[in-house]
Order: sequence, then structure tokens, then C-alpha cells
Amino acid sequence: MAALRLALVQMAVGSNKLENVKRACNLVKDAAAKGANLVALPECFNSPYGTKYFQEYSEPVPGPTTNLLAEVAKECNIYLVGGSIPESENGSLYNTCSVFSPSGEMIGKYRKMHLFDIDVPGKIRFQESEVLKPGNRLLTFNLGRCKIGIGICYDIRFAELAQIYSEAGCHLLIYPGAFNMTTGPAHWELLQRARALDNQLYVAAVSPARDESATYIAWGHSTLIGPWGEVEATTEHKESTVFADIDLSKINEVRQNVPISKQRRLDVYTRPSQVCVANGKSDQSQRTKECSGYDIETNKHVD
Ligand SMILES: NC(=O)CCC(=O)C(=O)O
Repeated sequence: MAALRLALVQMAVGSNKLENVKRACNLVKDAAAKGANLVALPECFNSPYGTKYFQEYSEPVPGPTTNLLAEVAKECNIYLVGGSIPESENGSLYNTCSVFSPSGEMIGKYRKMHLFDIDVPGKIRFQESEVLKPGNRLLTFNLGRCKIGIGICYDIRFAELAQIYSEAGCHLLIYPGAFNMTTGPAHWELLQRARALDNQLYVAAVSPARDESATYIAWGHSTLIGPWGEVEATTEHKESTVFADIDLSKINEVRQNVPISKQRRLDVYTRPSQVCVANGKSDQSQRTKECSGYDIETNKHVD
């Protein structure tokens, strides 16, 4: 067995919350029985995806859903990336992913940082920010020698987030996601390949299965992209689990062959926000090394 066998559980999600969670746990058990030691669930796996549902389906984290995920991670002796669920805390709602170790401990939670607010006239309008608040913290964890970073769906459009994770030493980025029938065919795979190629690492995205009767129809196509930018494993839109092995030596090979991380021209890249004008002369400030809640130098979360 490979050191890291990943399973992306593209599960059907319905309107019964407990049924959704039980289904997720059964599919996780099935993936573990087939040799996966890292299993990931999709975005919003215990609730239909839609702003009108988030309040009703929300719960604290930790809470009833994540307690069941913790149990299944322990029972199966696996790392579990618990997709995302609508989280409630102090009257606010978040789109939250929690991660569990093989001992059943919740080792971190990540709140979607970039909320899905788009308006493509005649096609799709979705405004998560009408109901949700964004998170401000990154989340990484280690499985053996593999360092893993978490984002949620729309976060994948933001190259900076993936680059920060890469600079923090991540080898694999996992995005529980739920693209739709407009942006899915156009951008889902392209964005994963772009993030993988920019950063020369693995990128996985895991979607719910497509339900044509839902108010929001997910694109499906859960996928793992390799550090060369190629599709390593994928599926179509029905319920299924995608299995793939993560081989860290491929990352080293690509980075040696095409050494872009050593060839950056940080001496000439300047962003408008990084130019300060003093005494009438423009001055290039240092490249930003910190992001809110996460210190890249020490690789630690900061309050
Ligand atoms: N759930 C999401 O964040 C959807 C993102 C999406 O569909 C996109 O096009 O971006």
C-alpha cells in the first residue's frame, strides 16, 4: 500500500441531515476498507447547498455532525477531512471544514475564507455573504511526510491562498467544493490544474454528486491533479469515490526539473499596495509574509 492513499467521497446529499451524515460515515468506512488512509468529504455534505438552508441546518463545531465524524475517523483509523457544514457560533454562520486524526481528535477547523458571491446574468446568482461570515485562518496538518492545506470551493479561485500554503510547505491542497452547471464545466478542472501547476503540488477537489432536482445542481467531477498539472484520478457526476495515491517524489522531480520557485523575480514584483511613497520617492516594501491568523515564518496560527 502507498504511504498515502486518498479517497474523495462524491456522495449524494439530500434534505435529511442525519441521513446525510450516516451516508457520509458509511462511505468513509467503505473507502477505508478499500485502503484509503486519508478520506475527504464534499462541501456542505449534511445540508442542501443554498443560502436558504444554512441557518436551519447549522450547528456548532464541535457538535452532533462532527462528533459522528470523529467516531468514524477513529473506528477506521484514518485522517478525515470532513467536507464542510454550516456552522453556527455566537449568532454567526460559517461554511466550515473540520479535520480529524486517526485517534478521533478534531485537529483543526477551517472556515471558508472567500465567500461565493457571483452574478452571471441569466445563469447563476449566489450570494453566500447574505448569510455567512468568512473565516480568517488557514489550516494545515501533517500526515507522515505529507503536509496538507485546506480551502473550500470558491477559495480555489484565489491563487494567493494556494501560494501561501505552498510556501508553508504543503504538498497537497484539498478543496471540498460544489461548483455548478455554469462554472463547473468552464472552470472546475482548469482551476485545480492551475493551482497545481503554479505551486507544483497535488490538488484535490471533492464535490457532492449531481442531483438534478436540487435548487443548486452540483457539477460533480471530483478530481485529483498531480504536480505536473495532469489529471491523476477523476469521476463524472454520479455518486462514487475517487481513489488515488500521493507520491511525494513526483513533487520533488517536477520542482527539480522546472525550478520556478527559485526563479521568481521578487526583486521586481511590486504590487500597488506594497509601494509606499516617502519624501516624494516610491519605495518597494517587503513582500508580505504574514496573513491574518497564520505566520508563515513559524508555520503557526496566531491569535
Ligand atoms: N460553493 C462554491 O463556492 C461554488 C464556487 C463556484 O461554483 C465557482 O464557480 O467558483
